[in-house]
Amino acid sequence: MPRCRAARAERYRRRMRDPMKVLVVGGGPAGMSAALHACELGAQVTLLEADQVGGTSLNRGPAPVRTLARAARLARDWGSWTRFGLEGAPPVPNLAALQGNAARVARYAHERKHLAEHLRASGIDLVEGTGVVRFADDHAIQADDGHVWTADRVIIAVGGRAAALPVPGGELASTYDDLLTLKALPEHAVIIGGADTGCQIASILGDFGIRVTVFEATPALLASADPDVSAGMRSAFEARGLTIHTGTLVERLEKHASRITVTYRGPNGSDRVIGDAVFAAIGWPANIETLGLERAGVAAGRGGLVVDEYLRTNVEHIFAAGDVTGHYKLVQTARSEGRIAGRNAVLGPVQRADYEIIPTGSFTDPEYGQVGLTEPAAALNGEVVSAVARYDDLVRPVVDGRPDGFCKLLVDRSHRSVVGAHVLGEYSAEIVQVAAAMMAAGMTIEQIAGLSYAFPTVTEAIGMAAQNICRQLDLGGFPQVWSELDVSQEKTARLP
Ligand SMILES: Cc1cc2nc3c(=O)[nH]c(=O)nc-3n(C[C@H](O)[C@H](O)[C@H](O)COP(=O)(O)OP(=O)(O)OC[C@H]3O[C@@H](n4cnc5c(N)ncnc54)[C@H](O)[C@@H]3O)c2cc1C
Ligand SMILES: NC(=O)c1ccc[n+]([C@@H]2O[C@H](COP(=O)([O-])OP(=O)(O)OC[C@H]3O[C@@H](n4cnc5c(N)ncnc54)[C@H](O)[C@@H]3O)[C@@H](O)[C@H]2O)c1
Repeated sequence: MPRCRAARAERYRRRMRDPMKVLVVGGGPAGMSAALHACELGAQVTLLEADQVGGTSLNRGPAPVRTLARAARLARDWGSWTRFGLEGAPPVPNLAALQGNAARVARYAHERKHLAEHLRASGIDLVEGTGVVRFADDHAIQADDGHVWTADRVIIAVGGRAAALPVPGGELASTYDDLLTLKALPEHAVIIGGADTGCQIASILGDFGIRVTVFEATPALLASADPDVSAGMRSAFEARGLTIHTGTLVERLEKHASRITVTYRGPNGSDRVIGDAVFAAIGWPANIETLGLERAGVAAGRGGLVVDEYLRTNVEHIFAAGDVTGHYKLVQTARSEGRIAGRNAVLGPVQRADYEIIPTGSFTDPEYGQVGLTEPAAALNGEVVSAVARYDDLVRPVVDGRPDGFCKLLVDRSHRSVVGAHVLGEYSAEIVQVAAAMMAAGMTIEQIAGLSYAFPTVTEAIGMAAQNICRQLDLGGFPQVWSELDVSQEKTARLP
């Protein structure tokens, strides 16, 4: 056996004889992934979860909220029935049934996938319902009932929570979580914060026919998205009758009988609106205040726990993964950080966290998705060529009755590789996932342009945008599409 393989085998045997003890705190996607990987590498792993494994992702956030969003879309689709030659009364939302279905999906991972049993069968000592645990010292974690667990390595994966609204009356605001327990649908909902969560709540309530007003502090909705997606989302929301105030800060909330008065200051000064429910979606701070970090000497910054590229905190045997690091607050990054932290905790610093290709997608109406850089960010790195394929140039979105949307590709001129893809419209997350695979494979734009795309699909938009870029780069052989030929006077002004 070659010498390094023999040494590896010996290290493995040693780990098996005297396994390293690893404590993982938090059982969301980051903690579960960290625990499974550390266990796979031979560590003796204990996973402590305050409540129930699954975390925000399965129990409260994406899974149940997207289920509500799906119901909202079904209600929305009624609006296009007549175009398809269908007749019937509009669907009436039954709030209790909607919430019951969202709860069913939240339970699915537990009842059908047997999440806890799976972790235990993998060899993990899973302790659920610990309540909020904290450091006793840098090798020990304790619960309120006095129980103490010790370990050689600790991985913190406690996630985050919806930020409280820091204005007078802020406690009157609900959060995304309250959608699942509302007693009645409001007539007028006010949403504070116009990023991913705020737009998701606004979109669901808007699709149920509720009057919606959104306040966002920065000049744009979805401020971190590509500017074309931000602008397109605003136009689409406004076209559906939602009222959007950007560059506007909410200053106070006051309760008057069953309604809430919202005082805000925007570009035109101060004003007020009255809502029946107010939802705050103004950020997602890490759950670190109650961790007793000072007893372990672990440093935190504004965004969460401070970690190096190996996901180590300033205390070498304490790692962190997922939302608690404040890097990207997404399930996919939580999972990959968990895997890397689990690996590095057991093997030492062998793998760096890598954030180069992270596809993300929303479930708003319209959906949006992104991978790689936005156009302004890409332009800082070199010369970029961009092209937009409009959904109404494709057959599938027209067949589906959802022809508003676009796919924008950004390509580095010198390497001819994709540096970003941005989609607004149906199936956007699925499309950016394909673009992400192309980026990971290092495909050139002419290879992407020359691929066969199943017909009729929305993913054909990638090929269409790629062909446009090839024409701009004089790579030849790709004819123009009808909207580029400009034979029609009819323009859809909303799209870039
Ligand atoms: C409404 C909404 C929609 C979202 N939609 C998407 C989406 O579509 N796609 C996407 O990628 N991401 C989405 N996210 C983000 C995603 O949910 C998070 O990024 C992801 O859950 C982070 O995983 P995590 O393991 O770091 O934390 P979490 O999933 O929050 O898990 C942390 C766990 O730690 C436990 N815990 C906390 N403190 C302690 C303690 N002191 N002791 C013991 N246990 C503790 C908690 O009970 C929890 O189970 C959404 C979030 C929200 C709110
Ligand atoms: N992929 C998805 O579908 C999805 C969905 C929900 C959340 N998430 C993730 O969860 C994390 C949290 O998202 P989020 O949207 O809850 O928070 P966020 O921090 O991303 O955005 C908060 C928004 O609220 C605005 N804001 C803050 N204070 C305000 C005030 N007083 N008045 C008006 N506006 C104010 C901010 O300018 C910002 O745009 C994000 O990282 C996001 O990626 C993802």
